[in-house]
Amino acid sequence: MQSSIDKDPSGERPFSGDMNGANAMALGDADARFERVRTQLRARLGGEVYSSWFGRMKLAEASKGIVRMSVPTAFLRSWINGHYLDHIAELWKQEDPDILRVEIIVRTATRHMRSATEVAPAGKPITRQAHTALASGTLGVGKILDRPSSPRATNGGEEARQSVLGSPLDSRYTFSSFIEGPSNRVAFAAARAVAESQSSAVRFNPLFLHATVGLGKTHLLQAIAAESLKQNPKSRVVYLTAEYFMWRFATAIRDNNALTLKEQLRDIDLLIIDDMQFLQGKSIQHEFCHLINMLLDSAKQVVVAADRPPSELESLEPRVRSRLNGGVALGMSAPDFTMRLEMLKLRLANARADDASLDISDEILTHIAQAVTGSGRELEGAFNQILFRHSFEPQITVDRIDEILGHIYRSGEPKRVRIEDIQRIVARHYNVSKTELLSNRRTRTIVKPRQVAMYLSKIMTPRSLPEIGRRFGGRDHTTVLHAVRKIEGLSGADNTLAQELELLRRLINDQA
Ligand SMILES: Nc1ncnc2c1ncn2[C@@H]1O[C@H](COP(=O)(O)OP(=O)(O)OP(=O)(O)O)[C@@H](O)[C@H]1O
Repeated sequence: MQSSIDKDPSGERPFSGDMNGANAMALGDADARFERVRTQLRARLGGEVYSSWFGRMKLAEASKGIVRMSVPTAFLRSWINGHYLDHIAELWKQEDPDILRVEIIVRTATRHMRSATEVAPAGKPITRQAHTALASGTLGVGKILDRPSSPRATNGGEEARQSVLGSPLDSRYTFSSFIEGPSNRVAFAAARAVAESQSSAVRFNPLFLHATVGLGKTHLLQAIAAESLKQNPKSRVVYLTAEYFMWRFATAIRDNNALTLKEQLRDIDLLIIDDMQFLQGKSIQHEFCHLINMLLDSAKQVVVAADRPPSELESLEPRVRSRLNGGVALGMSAPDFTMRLEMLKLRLANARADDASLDISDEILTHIAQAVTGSGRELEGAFNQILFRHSFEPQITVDRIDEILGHIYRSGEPKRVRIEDIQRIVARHYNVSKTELLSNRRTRTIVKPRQVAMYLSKIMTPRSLPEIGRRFGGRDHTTVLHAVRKIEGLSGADNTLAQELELLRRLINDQA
């Protein structure tokens, strides 16, 4: 069968970069694998679903552990990312365990994207053009897969090969899409330095970043992971939330697998832990302390983020705190007006990459940047609301903006509902433990509270689906989406559930 890449009308080169490099898949190989992946997808999903979503999918690139498939529209990309990326990643991983990342890209944008990244010298700030293209998500939502990079990991056999140590990265979170300014300049510089000098001298170790909510900690941590992998695709980078770390250990201990997990973690080059404030439990903290001691002793980089500096993390054991204090702790604060305006401009440029007709004036952006003075997340929320309104009110005025965003202005520091409070209150209401809520158990008594908690997290907090998934034991965003839809559907037909949800909302709001 002739390869779809040979027929690609976009004229993309089918394979990028070093076709002769050790990591490049041979042309015929990749082609045959892509065909097998497609055949299996069709078998799993049925011919009708397959042809609706995948009929026009083509293999665009397969090299350096990355597989990129292209589709003709942004909508198709986002639908596939939201619903099928896990399936596709799993099938590719079966074909080749060395694959690190599977991405869906939009065909027309690809050439621009690739040239933009290729011209950027390693380690230098990249062009504005690349900035926009990267942040617009033209790379698609990627799926980072565990890679058996060392003999130790593969010696563990099939199970070690298949395990996924880290949480998936959000491809929008890069250094180039991060707006730097007085409130985060030092943290940003340290993050870049760590990502770029990972293999050589380790200067900031551990690097500890702290800031209150929505100020870009996760963004920066994931940018470190992405940049390190870009600079050295062979390096073994693991990004985890503290809760996911706890869950992995708890599960491994339960399944008598703790040794294997420790062996796998020992092999990594860069460990990144987000939301450190949620690391709980004496034995887990003991394991964590042991792990970072070992990594630091072997000059491996550790990066940690939390909502406060190490000395204020009272739930942590003194020795963990002291180990975290032993490196560099850097805070970030709220963005100033110039940074806020730049963030909005970048978001508009990204949105315009999908819809070139989008036209929101500088006057409106300036007005939002003056009025919404909180975190990057609030700004993102405000921008998304304006974007949504703009689709049916193209001539939107500044007065109208005030009406739409009034609740954000009025609330000043908006009442903040935390996912942890939702989990706690829902767990208590249904008489299950929080650990059970985050576990993999699938009994009805646990699944319902878990889905309710995910649903409430989506409607009561500004968190994205991947963020919610991370806080629910490292689940994928499609699982969260499924839970949200399920509870939405059920509550429409089941009055008791609707009342239960209303009660929980009130309880949670009272505690916020
Ligand atoms: N300096 C920045 N430049 C660009 N985007 C930013 C910046 N700061 C925050 N954002 C954006 O704001 C949103 C929230 O940021 P992020 O999730 O990284 O915050 P956080 O500090 O991890 O919050 P939390 O503690 O609540 O998890 C993201 O969409 C992020 O891209």
